[in-house]
Amino acid sequence: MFYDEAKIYVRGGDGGNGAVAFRREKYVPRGGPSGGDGGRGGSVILEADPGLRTLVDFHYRTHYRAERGEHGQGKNKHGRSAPDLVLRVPVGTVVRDAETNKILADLVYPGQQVVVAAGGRGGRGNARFATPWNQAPTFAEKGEPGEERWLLLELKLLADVGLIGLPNAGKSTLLSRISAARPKIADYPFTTLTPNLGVVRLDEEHSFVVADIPGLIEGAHRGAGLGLKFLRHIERTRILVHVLEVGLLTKEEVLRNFRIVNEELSHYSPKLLERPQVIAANKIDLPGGQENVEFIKASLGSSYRIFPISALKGEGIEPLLWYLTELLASLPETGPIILKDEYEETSVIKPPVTILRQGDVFLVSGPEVERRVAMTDFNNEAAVYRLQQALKRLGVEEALRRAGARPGDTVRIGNQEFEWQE
Ligand SMILES: Nc1nc2c(ncn2[C@@H]2O[C@H](COP(=O)(O)OP(=O)(O)OP(=O)(O)O)[C@@H](O)[C@H]2O)c(=O)[nH]1
Ligand SMILES: [Mg+2]
Repeated sequence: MFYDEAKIYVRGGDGGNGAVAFRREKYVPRGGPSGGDGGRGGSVILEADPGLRTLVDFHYRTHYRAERGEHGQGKNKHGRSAPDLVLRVPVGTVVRDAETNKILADLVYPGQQVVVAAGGRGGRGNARFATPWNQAPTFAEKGEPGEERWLLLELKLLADVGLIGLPNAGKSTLLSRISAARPKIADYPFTTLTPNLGVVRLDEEHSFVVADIPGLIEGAHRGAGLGLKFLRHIERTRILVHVLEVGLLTKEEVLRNFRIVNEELSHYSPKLLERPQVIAANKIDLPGGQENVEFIKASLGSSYRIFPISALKGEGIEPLLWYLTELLASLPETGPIILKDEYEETSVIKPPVTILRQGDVFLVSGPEVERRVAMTDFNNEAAVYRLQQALKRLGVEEALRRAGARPGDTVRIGNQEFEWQE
């Protein structure tokens, strides 16, 4: 099942208590204080895992607690700190505090982590409180409690281009025509119920990722049809392709349909309206198609690029794809749009610079890499392909450097970690 939301409770482990104890030795009747410190509680950490596709696991289990630290003991024995509890989430998961709704982290890099509930510090034992004035303190600190909070997890897929349009417009047909994806296609509305991703490969150098989502209808912002929630999966895309049916419809209907979809987009987020939007006028093979194309060119052509296509017959597709490639390359920023507002409450841990070996190919990822090269999402064919190209071009050392690594950094190759020395 595809689940793209979850609400979970996380709690860090409490710190262990410090101990109150005194040395007992044979000929020393009153030894000094010897209570050890308590251990630190485990933290709950979320980690982006490229092997995961949905948040389904968090529907079966909603409560996660890290273990507590051990208490300190006599003879200055410190309690053991508890291990962290690492929960894996899909790449593209936005983490919010459920109470404040603030974004704590947007986990877009494989291996990226965020501490969502820190474990409590261990309490100090009485040995730490001895002073010349009080050589036998009879008190110790209690461990601090672990942090706790409710989190909202929301998966927002990573793609370059998002397909929007009314149900039945031919979005899935287009995706299956331009990529290896095989979404369900049928002659009734709401065939697509969960998003599909496909990789478009134009040639060795050019590829991009397309997201196909369920159709929108008038009133979707009030919950009509499947509502607007699937728009979250095109929030990170840089370009929208509006699949607009032109066959077997009147001019007025075509124009009205175009407006309805944009109206719904604006209800979701006005930002989506600012994205470059390209019109794929679809089903030109059907009666009325060509005439309607001329009509929308006249009425919308000054604001939008319009490509007449037949997704079914495969007509007019190439020019659209090349245009999208050029448009993507011309945009100032590349790669996924990262969502953030407040990061200060939690600590986001950047992934270590990672090189993964797949056969003879090395893949590099890291926070500072040109973003396009940064996504080592193995399920994301396009990202893998880009990395392969970049590595061929740059060589491993240069790629490491671009990934933000410095000599002396810890580097991972496959499962092994080592220090990078020049
Ligand atoms: N004649 C013709 N039919 C098409 C064309 N493109 C799609 N269709 C048909 O239109 C119907 C709907 O296609 P889909 O690709 O499922 O449409 P969709 O936009 O993904 O629909 P939802 O998933 O319901 O939002 C199917 O019967 C397709 O065969 C086209 O270019 N010409
Ligand atoms: Mg569909």
